[in-house]
Amino acid sequence: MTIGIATDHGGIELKQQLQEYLEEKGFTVKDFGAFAYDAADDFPDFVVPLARAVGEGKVDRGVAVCGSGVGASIAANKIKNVRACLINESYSARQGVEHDDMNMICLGGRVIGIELAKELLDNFLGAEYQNLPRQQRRMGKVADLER
Ligand SMILES: O=C(CO)[C@H](O)[C@H](O)[C@H](O)COP(=O)(O)O
Repeated sequence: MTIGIATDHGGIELKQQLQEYLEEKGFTVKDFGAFAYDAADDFPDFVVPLARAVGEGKVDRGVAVCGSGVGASIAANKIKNVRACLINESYSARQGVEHDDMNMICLGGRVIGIELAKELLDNFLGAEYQNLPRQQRRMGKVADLER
């Protein structure tokens, strides 16, 4: 599985740690930046290219970090085929994939620590969309909004 990862300056340290964690676990990680700390950078410049890659199927899932994770999720959800959510606890990290086909997780570099972030990624990446008829119906209604 190929995972895309991106951050602005609000999550540069967390992104670095998560990239190493994912590579240790055997994932291929594509880094969309930021590549160095710059307090004047802007999250859309990194999160949107990642979201486009997710939406176009160029990476399998996305991990976006910013200070709170809020800006990243707002920006990512503007992109077609992206279902991005700000996640701070494990139940939603898993259930968001199983029920809602979430394909991007957004994390707050100023909010959560590395151990919780790893646990959230384990749940997010270990989950599969269940694709049940009722879920297809609901996600079809969501997809209709993009037309
Ligand atoms: O957290 C964010 C929005 O939800 C942003 O991505 C930034 O990380 C944050 O706004 C940056 O704040 P700063 O005061 O400009 O460092």
